[in-house]
Amino acid sequence: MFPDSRGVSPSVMEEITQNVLELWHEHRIPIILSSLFLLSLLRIYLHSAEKRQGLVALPKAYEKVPQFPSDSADEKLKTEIEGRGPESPHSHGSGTEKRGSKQGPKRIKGDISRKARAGTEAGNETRRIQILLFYSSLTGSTEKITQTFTQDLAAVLGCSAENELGSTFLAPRVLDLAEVDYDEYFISPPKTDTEQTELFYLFIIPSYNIESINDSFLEHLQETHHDFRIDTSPLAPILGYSVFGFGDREGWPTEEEGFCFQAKEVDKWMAKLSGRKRAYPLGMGDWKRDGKERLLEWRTGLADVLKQLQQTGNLGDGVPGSGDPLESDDEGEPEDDGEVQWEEAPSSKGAKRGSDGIEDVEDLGRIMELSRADSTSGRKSAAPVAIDFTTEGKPVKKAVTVTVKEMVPKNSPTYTALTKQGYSIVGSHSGIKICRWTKSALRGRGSCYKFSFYGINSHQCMETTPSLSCSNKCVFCWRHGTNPVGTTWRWVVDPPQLIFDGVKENHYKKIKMMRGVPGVRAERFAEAMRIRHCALSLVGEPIFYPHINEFLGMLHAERISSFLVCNAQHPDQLAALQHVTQLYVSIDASNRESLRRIDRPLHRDFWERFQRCLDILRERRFRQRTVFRLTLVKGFNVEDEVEGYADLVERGLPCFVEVKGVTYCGTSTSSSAGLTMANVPFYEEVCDFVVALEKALLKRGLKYGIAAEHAHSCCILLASERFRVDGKWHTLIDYDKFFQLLEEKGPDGDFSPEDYMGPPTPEWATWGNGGFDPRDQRVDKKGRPIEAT
Ligand SMILES: Cc1cc2nc3c(=O)[nH]c(=O)nc-3n(C[C@H](O)[C@H](O)[C@H](O)COP(=O)(O)O)c2cc1C
Ligand code: SF4
Repeated sequence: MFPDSRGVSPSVMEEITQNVLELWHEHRIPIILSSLFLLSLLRIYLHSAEKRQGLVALPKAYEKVPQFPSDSADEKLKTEIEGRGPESPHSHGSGTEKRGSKQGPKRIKGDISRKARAGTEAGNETRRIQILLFYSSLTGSTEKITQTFTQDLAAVLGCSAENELGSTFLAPRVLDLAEVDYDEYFISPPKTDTEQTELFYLFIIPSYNIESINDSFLEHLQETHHDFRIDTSPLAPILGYSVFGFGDREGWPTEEEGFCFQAKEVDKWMAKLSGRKRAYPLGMGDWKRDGKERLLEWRTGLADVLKQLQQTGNLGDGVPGSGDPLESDDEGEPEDDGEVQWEEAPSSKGAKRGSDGIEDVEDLGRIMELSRADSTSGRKSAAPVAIDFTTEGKPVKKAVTVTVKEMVPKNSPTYTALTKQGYSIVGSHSGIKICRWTKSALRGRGSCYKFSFYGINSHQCMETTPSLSCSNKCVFCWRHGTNPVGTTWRWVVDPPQLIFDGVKENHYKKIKMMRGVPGVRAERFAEAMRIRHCALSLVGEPIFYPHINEFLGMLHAERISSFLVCNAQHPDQLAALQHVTQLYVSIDASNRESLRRIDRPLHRDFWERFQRCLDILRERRFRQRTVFRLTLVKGFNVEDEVEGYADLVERGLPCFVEVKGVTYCGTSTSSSAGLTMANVPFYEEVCDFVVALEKALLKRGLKYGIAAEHAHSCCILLASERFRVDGKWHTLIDYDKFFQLLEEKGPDGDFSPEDYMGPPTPEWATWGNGGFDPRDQRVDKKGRPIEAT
């Protein structure tokens, strides 16, 4: 054998090859597996690096799911977007973020480069809102006003035409409805220059009862909505819309007579086409009188909504797509319909006048501190005492200690039931709800009887109670049998400031939720953002709350009037009450037996308490504006009771007697008490009762007369002749004067109801004239206009 050219003999070579082959056969599986593993690692690394890049490319300020009418429209849009892609860096990628990821990786890369140029980290700045302002004008005034309005709005929003890339709001575009192609804007929203630009529609529309451009525009909106080939809400992708109307009250004094009727129509059809995206209520102005003022008010409210949109990407509560549009008076029957009986504390059971072991009222502060500490820690604590606020005579210490709990804890069935009924619970024992009259007034459909009798605007009225607990279980109570009851306050006591701030906050929140509700008027909405009256009458017993006077002081300091209703079961608290604007006592029956049957009081000495309250009212009649409130329930407290009620009036000598037919609320509480619709008196029956009562009072030499009525809510007002001046009733209140007196003389000051008596009761509200606010339109249950009586 000869060695090869490298000096290795063939036999050695053969041996090496043999060894390598043997090695391979022996270890090939681990080698293959290791290689595969390494390759996998490499692939995972490369893949993850690629994904990170993708995430950088898609930062989103907020998600918006587009709603496109149909697949074909979707396809069309997609084609349009892609078609624009290569032409310009701005249009390239337009719509990729909201209009689907189907566009492919190339489009995403285009997006990155543009964002990088904009120099943003979060990508927020690239989101833009384009306002399109449509108007019509026959004689030119709207056109002129629209130009100024647009400049002002742009200034308020900080729109900047020069620096469009940096601003959220692009300069508004003004479009004359006589010139635009409706198909371009009102079949689906037009495509925008960039994908982040979204549209907001505004309309300023004068009304014309002659043929005008408005008619063809409205026809187009209507046809689009009814076109079976198009989705019923093809404008749903816009961010929102709002309408303002100009009209002339000289020729068309009321809405029923045609004031701003075409703006109302545009508002209605836009609500349908946009899927109820009314961002701000319909504004209306009389071009000869208050047009500019109303427009400014509308612009201010609108700017707030737009700024919210800028910050949050949604329109706020109550508007579809962003919040819960539930109306708060949705009074469905609660699932838990049993009366929540709060465990009676040992101290309250059988608490007698002068019995041992009840803490002095002065110790309230200490209890409050303890309870506050307790509520913040969320623990139950052993409290020193229970206080009987309702027992007459001197309170005395009681040896038994009890546990201080929250009256309505968040996890309780009571809390669930009340919130389901539309209440907001503030702290642990206060409640707030928007009453149906507040909503009605916001929609121009009438205020409650307190507007007719006392000049209270329902849309500026807050209804609340600082105590959800009561010491009665009245058969007609609308609290659905879910509220706590008891004769003593033995719960955590929330500080008045917490309650005051909480109820206001929740009231405004509920008002704001009405923004998108059809029919809400911009003018009333703007007014409603200033609470002027507080009805302390919701449910429960307000004077049960140990700090009621401090709470009243807070209301008055903000010039909010106070109408306080109490159940005539707490004479001590009534005696300690400081000035309120109007003080009510519920007079639910004229004799002991009837009162027991209807109010189902918890106090054994309920009749004595009741009578003592009447005596206090009599003493106070020249210091407080006192009112008896009678709620008539047929079969319970009407028949043969006129004389008895006249006796009570003689005892209490209230300034006013309000007589109201019961409102049937159909709760389990009322039905278990045998209450049906048959117990609700007809208005004529209430009238007959009041006429008989007036006669009975005159028979006793008591100078009262029927002053006013509000047939709509089955309510009639008897007033003392003290409030008749020169043959005219003066049931209205001069609120400014009330606050002035209060500020001058203090909460215990010496001033009388006559000192803040208002101007004469309006003619339409006086007895025989029905009492419906002539500014508003009365509607039936389906919202159809009906003639005011
Ligand atoms: C012929 C005519 C008909 C009108 N019809 C109504 C109407 O039905 N309801 C209304 O509130 N205002 C009506 N107006 C008042 C206008 O809406 C109001 O003057 C408006 O400001 C006009 O705007 P313009 O100058 O932009 O056209 C009418 C005015 C005219 C001249
Ligand atoms: S007074 Fe009562 S009914 Fe009238 S608006 Fe106020 S809360 Fe509603």
